[in-house]
Amino acid sequence: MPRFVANLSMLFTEVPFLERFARARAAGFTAVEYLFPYDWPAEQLAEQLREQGLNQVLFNLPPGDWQAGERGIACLPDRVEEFRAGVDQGITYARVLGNRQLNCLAGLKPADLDGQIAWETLVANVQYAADRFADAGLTLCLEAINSRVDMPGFMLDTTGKVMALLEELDADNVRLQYDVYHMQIMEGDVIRTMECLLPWIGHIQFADNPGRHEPGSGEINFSNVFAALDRMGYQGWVSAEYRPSLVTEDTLSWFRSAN
Ligand SMILES: O=C(O)C(=O)[C@H](O)CO
Ligand SMILES: [Mg+2]
Repeated sequence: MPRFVANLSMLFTEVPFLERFARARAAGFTAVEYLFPYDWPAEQLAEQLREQGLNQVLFNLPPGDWQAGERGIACLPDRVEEFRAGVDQGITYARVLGNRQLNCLAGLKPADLDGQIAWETLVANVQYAADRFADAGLTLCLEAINSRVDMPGFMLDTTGKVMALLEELDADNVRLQYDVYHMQIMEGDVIRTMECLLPWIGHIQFADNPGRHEPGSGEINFSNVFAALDRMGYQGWVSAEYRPSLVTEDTLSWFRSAN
């Protein structure tokens, strides 16, 4: 079975953030990820990881003003300086937390921004981050996120767009972050897509659809998806990034049956 990760921004939200590490460990996870580490000193998070014997797998580069609705700034030409500062901040945190991969959110394209300018800005920013990450021994992930339900206007909303971006780069440390939930909405055909794109996939996340809840709550056959990942030889992490419809521990039957 795949190596599973608990996403602490979505799972175990019954308790305050710093208590979620222990809850994840008690439930049997050996690895965690979450949206952003920047509200806490890196050392404080590293201490949680150490105490609980957990691996940090991934977090996102700073996204701009998340509370105000921003979902990344990589496509915004007037925010390049801020993007570059965020790359530094991400590298600094990763050095302390030990993760080898960070996700870069492409951002929402403002209606009045020319599409070509947004694309060129995105490519240049990703190239910059990839170069900095290469020096630090890190991999940059680019997630395709659905623009139909959760993030209208998100720049990278299909695997095809992420692959087109990868083709424009001169870098071998950039990978696709494949989120089964988002791609079920945008594309379907998830097993075959992951099989075709396997060499470019750096990280996988999942939730059932509709609703973005736990496996078994919707239309996706997760035992088949997980078995297919094993069959195709996927070596990376697979993260539970869903909103539990019950207390988190009561939504983990998919995890228990895989262990
Ligand atoms: O929303 C998702 O699926 C993510 O993985 C991002 O980290 C945050 O939007
Ligand atoms: Mg995701």
